[in-house]
Amino acid sequence: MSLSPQDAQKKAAAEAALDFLQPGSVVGVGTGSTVNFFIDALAQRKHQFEGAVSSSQASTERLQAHGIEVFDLNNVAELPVYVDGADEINEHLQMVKGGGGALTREKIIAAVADKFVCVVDESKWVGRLGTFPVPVEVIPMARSYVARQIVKLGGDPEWRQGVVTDNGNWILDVHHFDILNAAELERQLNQITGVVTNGLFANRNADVAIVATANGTETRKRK
Ligand SMILES: O=C[C@H](O)[C@H](O)[C@H](O)COP(=O)(O)O
Repeated sequence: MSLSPQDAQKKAAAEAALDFLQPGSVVGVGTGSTVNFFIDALAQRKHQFEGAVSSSQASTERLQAHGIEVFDLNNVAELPVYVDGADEINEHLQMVKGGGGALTREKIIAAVADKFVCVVDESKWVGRLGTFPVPVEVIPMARSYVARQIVKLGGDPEWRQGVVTDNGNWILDVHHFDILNAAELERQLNQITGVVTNGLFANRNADVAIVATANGTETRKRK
């Protein structure tokens, strides 16, 4: 079956990330349709590394279906590389993530990893973050309170109804944020009681972005 042009770019970016793997180590694995291509590519190299830590139940199942061992992050002392996609990424390699609801575990693994390699097709590369709504994971009983606080910050929250995260929580997707300082907004959102975390990855941004375009893949560093 032939891939759509966008899926072909996702696959190209994901496969290029294999060059960043450290032989013999554990690799951090994100979540989403781009990462699924990475997991499938990883399966061809599974004897070259020890195993993976995973940011979601969905990625864990896909890794295990390929016979790749998935470790508990608590039992992993060193994580040289984390590979994940993004919903948006800018020239500072700050991202919006969490379109698939996996933001909290993704942020935890990103915090542990030495190097965050973000794999995206060119549609994800933006001048300014915020066209894609910013996901916020909330403790269910705090949903309305958190939504009211987000309105005070200038956002327009929408409950992602019917979605429960791997952590048993809910998601608010925040539209219309005017994001001038992503790192500050990330901190402000995290200070609201009841917020678990939010999908701005500005304080822990990526170290490298692999961006697939119609003309091939490019490796971009932070500006
Ligand atoms: O929760 C999901 C993750 O943050 C994904 O990495 C992000 O949504 C990008 O996913 P995709 O590769 O499917 O566009």
